[in-house]
Amino acid sequence: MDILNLVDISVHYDAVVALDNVSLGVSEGEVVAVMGPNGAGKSTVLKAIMGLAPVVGGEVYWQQRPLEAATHEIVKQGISFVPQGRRVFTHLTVAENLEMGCLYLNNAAEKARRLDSVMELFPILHQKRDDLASQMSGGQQQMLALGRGLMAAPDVLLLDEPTLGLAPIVVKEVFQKVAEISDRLNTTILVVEHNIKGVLDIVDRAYVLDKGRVVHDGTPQSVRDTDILTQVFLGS
Ligand SMILES: Nc1ncnc2c1ncn2[C@@H]1O[C@H](COP(=O)(O)OP(=O)(O)OP(=O)(O)O)[C@@H](O)[C@H]1O
Repeated sequence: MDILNLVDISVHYDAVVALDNVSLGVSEGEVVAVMGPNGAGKSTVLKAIMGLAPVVGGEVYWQQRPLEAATHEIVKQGISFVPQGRRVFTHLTVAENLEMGCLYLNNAAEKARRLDSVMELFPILHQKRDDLASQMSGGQQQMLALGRGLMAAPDVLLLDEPTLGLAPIVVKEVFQKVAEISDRLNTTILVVEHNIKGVLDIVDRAYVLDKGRVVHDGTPQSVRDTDILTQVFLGS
């Protein structure tokens, strides 16, 4: 059963129709990709879930109930968002950045437990826990952004372009880490990615968006077997 659903979601930025009646669903434990060319509406899907986009129609359902809370409440309810561009706090240490992921939590013991478990998953964050985030490489900052997202102990992790701007070897490490999060924590993951080959290797299912509409939904093999990506990327 789906734990997160978008039903006929439309998002308009003034005259720009970013999403046009988009429906998609994610089941518990699944890793699902959202792919498509620039401007297709991929990031807007994640923003619509988080209450960060001007939704003009449709409904987002979380665990079968309409999700109409403010963004910080959505995080508390179990959906965590790792935005494009990492957005780490460069003037804070690694540990301080991680703590920003569960600022709302008033339980020091639980905070410490989460910090330990994230650092176990990301040894580099443990190693650099007292370093400023500004001293980290792009790949390490991406690991920090993922770790910060996990500090909310989410049921669902929304990832916006986690490999953007990273060197090929680091891209591989990020995909491996995303797969590891799914395997070890059983976190449900919805990931927007431009790296088609890499992401298709780690997901259970993929949606292809074009001009604000879903044009394909299926297994990675179903995407590879059609020419849908050629069509949308070449605009044919
Ligand atoms: N804040 C905004 N104001 C106005 N238009 C916006 C805004 N955010 C997105 N758009 C427009 O909405 C459409 C969808 O944008 P979105 O960022 O969701 O696409 P995307 O598929 O994630 O693209 P990219 O791969 O370039 O990140 C685009 O036409 C974009 O220009």
